[in-house]
Amino acid sequence: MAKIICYTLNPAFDLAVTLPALRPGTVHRAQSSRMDPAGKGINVGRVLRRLGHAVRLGGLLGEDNAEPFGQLFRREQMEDAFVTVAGSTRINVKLAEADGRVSDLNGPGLTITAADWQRLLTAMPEQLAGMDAVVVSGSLPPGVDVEAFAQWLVALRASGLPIWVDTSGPGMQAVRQAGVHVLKPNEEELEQLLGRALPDTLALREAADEVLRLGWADQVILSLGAEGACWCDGTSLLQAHPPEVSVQNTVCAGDTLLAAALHGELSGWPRSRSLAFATALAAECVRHVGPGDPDAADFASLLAQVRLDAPSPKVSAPEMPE
Ligand SMILES: O=P(O)(O)OC[C@H]1O[C@](O)(CO)[C@@H](O)[C@@H]1O
Repeated sequence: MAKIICYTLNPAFDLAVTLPALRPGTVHRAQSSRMDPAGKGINVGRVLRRLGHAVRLGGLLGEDNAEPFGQLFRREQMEDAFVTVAGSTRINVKLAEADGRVSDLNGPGLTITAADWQRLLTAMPEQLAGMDAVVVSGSLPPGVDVEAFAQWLVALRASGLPIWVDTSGPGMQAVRQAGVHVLKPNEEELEQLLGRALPDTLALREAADEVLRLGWADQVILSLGAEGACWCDGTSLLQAHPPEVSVQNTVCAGDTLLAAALHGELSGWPRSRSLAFATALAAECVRHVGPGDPDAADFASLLAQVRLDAPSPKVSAPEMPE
């Protein structure tokens, strides 16, 4: 069992709505709706906890509607190390259609003051004490700029702990400045990081390799949705293809993938085993609302159906113009 701190700077309540089909500009009758405390680092923490690890949750949480988060943390036995800030945590709406498509409406989040940020920085050394790994997941809330986030990533790296990051938008600019150990983008986030379109699998693989070459990450785990995931560590590239499942809700798939891959690394597994395990758990996740469940009755069967490509040697990135 390892000890992991999972940071979420911009948590959210997820309002998951199911409906037959989304028709913009019309009134919909939802088939179901539910609201759960969520946010990327919290979802990652829930999966790690189910996999038997000790989880500490850090970040910035609105004090006005914090209680459902507290209930979740107590129920799932995760340590609450959030810094609370004035106001209410945002609500993100997830509209899931019958064909498996999900439309996300993610709010900006609470505006963080300089004093809030300072409290997070002050709490950090104590929060990192005794940990084996750090996860930083999710978007930056208003008030936390690229510079502040980059400096924070540098400070986290200085702890000597492995830093696993999943972020987007301005957070990606900070990754370029600070560099991280493991970066888990999806296709769109990798495009944001490199500032160009990546139209096919080869372009994505080359881009992942370029991220390593530029020193922005030591490893990249690229989530490719229905195509599975790639793990690129600078010497080889592994790709896993998921089993076919009935897709109900893809919202937590990336968080599940990251958590399961980290579990494999912390368990000392060969990377191919970790990637297959993570791909299977992400496939389990998309069958329902919420993070993947490693105790699902058919999980062993899902895992057996994951297909791994033979490792390909390092992809050579295109020559940069002079
Ligand atoms: O921080 P972001 O990028 O807005 O993402 C937050 C969303 O991501 C999720 O954690 C799923 O990955 C949701 O629970 C949450 O609404």
